[in-house]
Amino acid sequence: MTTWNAPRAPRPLKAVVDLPGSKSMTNRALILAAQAEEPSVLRGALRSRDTLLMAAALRALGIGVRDDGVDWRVTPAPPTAPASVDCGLSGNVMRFVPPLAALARGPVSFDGDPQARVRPMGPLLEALRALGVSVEDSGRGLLPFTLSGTGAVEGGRVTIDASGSSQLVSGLLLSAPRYAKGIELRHEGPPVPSAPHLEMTVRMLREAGATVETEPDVWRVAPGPLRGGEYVIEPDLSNAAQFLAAAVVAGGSVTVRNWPAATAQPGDRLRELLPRMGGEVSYDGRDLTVRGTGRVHGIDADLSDAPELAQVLAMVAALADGPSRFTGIAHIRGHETDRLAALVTEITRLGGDAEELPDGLEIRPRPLHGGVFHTYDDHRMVMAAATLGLAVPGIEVENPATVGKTLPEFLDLWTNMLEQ
Ligand SMILES: O=C(O)C1=C[C@@H](OP(=O)(O)O)[C@@H](O)[C@H](O)C1
Ligand SMILES: C=C(OP(=O)(O)O)C(=O)O
Repeated sequence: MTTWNAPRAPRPLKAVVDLPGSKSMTNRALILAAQAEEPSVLRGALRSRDTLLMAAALRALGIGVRDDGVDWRVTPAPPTAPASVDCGLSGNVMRFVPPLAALARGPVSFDGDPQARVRPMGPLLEALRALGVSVEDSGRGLLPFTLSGTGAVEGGRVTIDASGSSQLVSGLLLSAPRYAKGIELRHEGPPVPSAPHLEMTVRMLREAGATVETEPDVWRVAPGPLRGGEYVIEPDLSNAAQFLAAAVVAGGSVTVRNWPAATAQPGDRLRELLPRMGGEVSYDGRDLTVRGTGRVHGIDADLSDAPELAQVLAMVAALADGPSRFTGIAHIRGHETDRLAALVTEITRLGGDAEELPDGLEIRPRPLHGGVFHTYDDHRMVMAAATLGLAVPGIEVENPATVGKTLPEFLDLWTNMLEQ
């Protein structure tokens, strides 16, 4: 087993960090560009396992995606079959590609990592069936499955329960402009998580020329052409979490460069959450800085809008001067791993006190000791472990390379942050 000894913060930090592009924006740009009337260029695209898998999926469907060393260039084409798609462990790939592949004539098969085979897919497969696409699966609504399209999708009205993942909605909306009737998608069930990611989907569709109307739990996308052109990808603000949290935990300051002034990325909530935990946030219109003293406060926070932040914030909370509760995140049991169980197990293993709630986590800080921190093939468990390791000596992070799902440069960026 490969492990990485998470470094302690040697002194208060004073670092400036440049982060690679957003996974969620890169993958949406790829899907939209694939269906456009003319070629597109993606500036600042993220190169990581999840976006490389998305690019490979599009190529498998006959769409051109080329990395020219600086930008990614997409040559759109109607998707072709037969094809097979490796989803890896990417929620984006498994939920965004099937609605596009349904437009091909012939079979397209989907599979992924063993852990991907338990991530919720059922409502999306049911929706595709309701829209006239033939889907063969085990009957359990999970990977692996095979779609067989006729070269066109009728589209129309469909109702799903998207409480398991906002991506079930985003995936259907992103290809709906190419369906004969577009889509009128309705959600029925417990709330859909990750509202900012839905907003990102709607905004990017509109920017590509689609007509989208929304009302609570209803999305209408009209059929029509999509524009190609230039996509400028913002830095990944979910991946900013551990760097900005580092200033809170270790004291000093960390600046993330090129923070967008207005964004649909859920990581923007760090600006409100970190001050409640002891940080001080300033924004000069371009760069975002968090300053801290090393003294951390516990909080109660509903993270349903920003579930990707849960793991790093849980580590900050484990170092706080009082308890924390994070709620609204029952569905992260179906992320890369059961994240609530993983967090409780790892915090407990290191001498801490954490408990699962029906929809989240309660953390009661206690002195922690070193040990192996298991990461469950989950990139955000690596980032969380590194955050904890700033303050707790002897944290050995299992399989650090798994961070390559969204941030292959993580270990270098982290070391560099500590050495500045
Ligand atoms: O649309 C997206 O790009 C994402 C939506 C969210 O999924 P969930 O709604 O399943 O949390 C988020 O957690 C995931 O990392 C990316
Ligand atoms: C949940 C995540 O990813 P995805 O659903 O895109 O695999 C994540 O990046 O935290």
